[in-house]
Amino acid sequence: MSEEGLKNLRDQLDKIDNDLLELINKRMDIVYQVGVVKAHSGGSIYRPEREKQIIERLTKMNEGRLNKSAIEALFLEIFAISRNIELPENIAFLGPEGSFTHQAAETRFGAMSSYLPIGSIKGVFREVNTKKARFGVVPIENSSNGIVSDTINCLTKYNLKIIAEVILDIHHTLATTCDRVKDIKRIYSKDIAFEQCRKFLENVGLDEVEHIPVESTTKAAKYALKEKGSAAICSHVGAKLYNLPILFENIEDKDNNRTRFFIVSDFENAKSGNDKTSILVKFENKKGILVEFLTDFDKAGVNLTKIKSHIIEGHSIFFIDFDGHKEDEHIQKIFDKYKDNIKFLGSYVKEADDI
Ligand SMILES: C=C(O[C@@H]1C=C(C(=O)O)C=C[C@H]1O)C(=O)O
Repeated sequence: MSEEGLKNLRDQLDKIDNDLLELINKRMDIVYQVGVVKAHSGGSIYRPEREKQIIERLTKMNEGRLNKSAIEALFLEIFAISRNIELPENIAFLGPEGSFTHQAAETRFGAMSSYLPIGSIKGVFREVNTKKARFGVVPIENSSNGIVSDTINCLTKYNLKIIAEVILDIHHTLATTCDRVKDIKRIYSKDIAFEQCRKFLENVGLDEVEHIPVESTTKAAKYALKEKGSAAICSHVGAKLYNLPILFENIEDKDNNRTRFFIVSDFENAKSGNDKTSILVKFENKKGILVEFLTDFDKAGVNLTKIKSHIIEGHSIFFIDFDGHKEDEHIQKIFDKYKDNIKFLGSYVKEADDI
């Protein structure tokens, strides 16, 4: 193509960008007005079910080159900026910066929000409970390591609601300043990350070197940068954060290593039409009650997607996910019958059946 042809195409792009900017600013003027209405009514800024509907509508009417993921990526960023224009809100997440939970938070709240890295899951709940942050992001389960007890314990204790789930593919890297594997004498990482990469470590002969568990994979990257002869198993962003060179990517043993995160806040979602509900159930050693309970779900035609038992302060409880919203009639009936046993944790847009 001639120079002139390229210039002509770029001129067309410039014109479109000008129009886009004008349109997006027009959208933000209306978003601002929505913010004013919500400020008067006390309504919540983040409405995941409304965002989901917008993306679904746009995907359906779309006739151009963009696919669903592209539409989603563009609009999730627009929504995040919109919410920031309505009211800038803090998001507390299980830190440190560069953690997988940080990545999960960024997929929902975009690059413009203000993030607070917090050192423990309990700390994240506390920040939201005391209104220092509007949202908290915590891991709930990993496909290799199961449920995260601290999150279940906090969901039991605090009266916050799950307002969204985020499912993230977890990839680990081996990052180090060493040029060769045989120069690596010790590896820093989080205990579960060592487990998730066991086969890889064996295959490259790093199963016998010293493995030092630390609080986070980001800390691991920090230590590995400082100490000669050491490496870190950490996330891509963690390595980047400390400019630590990556020697191997995607070193996890299973290629479907996924983590599910919850976003918690102090409000409840309206129905989206594609919802999941989470509850905790406690039965005081009454014989046969679990079977009766599950039979009632079955009779009501509710599809259970997860049931996990968990021990808390010596008592056995169940963490249960099922399809539907708290306000669905058939679910209301079960909630009424078992109101003394159920703690409602939240109804939210369903991202996947399971991880
Ligand atoms: C503008 C609103 O607030 C937020 C931003 C949205 C948007 O940018 O379209 C949609 C839902 C909310 O998370 C709204 O509730 O309509």
